[in-house]
Amino acid sequence: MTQWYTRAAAKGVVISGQLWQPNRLLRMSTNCNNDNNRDDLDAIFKQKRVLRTQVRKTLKAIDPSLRSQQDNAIQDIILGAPWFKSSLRLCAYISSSALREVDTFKLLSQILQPPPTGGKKLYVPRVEDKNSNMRMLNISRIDDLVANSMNILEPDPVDADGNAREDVLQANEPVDILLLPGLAFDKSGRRLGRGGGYYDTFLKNYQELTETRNWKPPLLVALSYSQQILDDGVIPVTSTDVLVDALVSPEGVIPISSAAFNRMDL
Ligand SMILES: Nc1nc2c(c(=O)[nH]1)N(C=O)[C@@H](CNc1ccc(C(=O)N[C@@H](CCC(=O)O)C(=O)O)cc1)CN2
Ligand SMILES: Nc1ncnc2c1ncn2[C@@H]1O[C@H](COP(=O)(O)OP(=O)(O)OP(=O)(O)O)[C@@H](O)[C@H]1O
Repeated sequence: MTQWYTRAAAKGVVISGQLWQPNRLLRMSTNCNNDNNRDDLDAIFKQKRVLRTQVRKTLKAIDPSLRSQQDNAIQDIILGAPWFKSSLRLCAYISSSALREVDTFKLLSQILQPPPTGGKKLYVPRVEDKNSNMRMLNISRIDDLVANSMNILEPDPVDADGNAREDVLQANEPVDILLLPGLAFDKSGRRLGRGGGYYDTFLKNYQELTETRNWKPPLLVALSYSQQILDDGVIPVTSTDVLVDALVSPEGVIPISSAAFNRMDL
């Protein structure tokens, strides 16, 4: 299978002092390790690194009180949304303030409340190794989390009773929603991650599971400060980058896919 990727939006975009001309198409095989595409891929990964540095700078420059207002606005939008209220099982990230990620603690604490306020089943990331392997494990308390080597809170593989935590890839029921972190997004669903490939790899595996089981795919909802939403064409993508269904920013929900329009009641 072959896919086509535009290198830039309608207007030329200057990244790293180089003009990415509009309407130039980059032909890529879905096999990213194909020798013929190595140079193209290296160029894309370089552009991603440059963009990550720029976005990290932008995030650092946001006034902490304005960031905290955005954190509250984003979480309140989600907490009040029918698609969130009706969800039974979710995957969510444990936000890191050092990484200036949109806060998720208000969401997590509500999800973990007993019913009717909460009562949802929650799975959170645990990095297993440096080869892009991340599992989503079930937790029932915030206290189930411990800081890893990157100073991000994550669950131990076993709970306090010594029982293995349920891995969402082994679960018998599908998750309804995945709340995703990221460095930058656009209104076409492109997402720039932190470069580990953890989410893209996990999302690919979860997509395969939903297809095998004939489950409805979960809504992929990314949480984004206003400053992280970039113009279309600025975020470089490869064939392994998974598009999100919707963004939630302080301005509201931005539905992108038809699944988002159908399921988010907008
Ligand atoms: N809260 C949260 N949990 C997550 C992720 C995430 O992005 N956010 N991940 C998503 O993959 C996985 C962990 N991957 C990570 C990848 C990089 C960094 C990090 O600290 N990056 C630094 C730069 C480090 C460097 O360049 O050497 C940074 O982005 O500033 C953290 C987590 C799983 N858990
Ligand atoms: N489905 C996949 N299977 C194997 N490797 C993958 C997959 N998806 C991405 N990768 C690899 O992970 C590495 C990082 O990819 P990329 O820079 O796109 O990560 P990212 O999208 O920023 O990170 P993340 O997905 O963790 O948010 C690349 O080497 C990429 O080839």
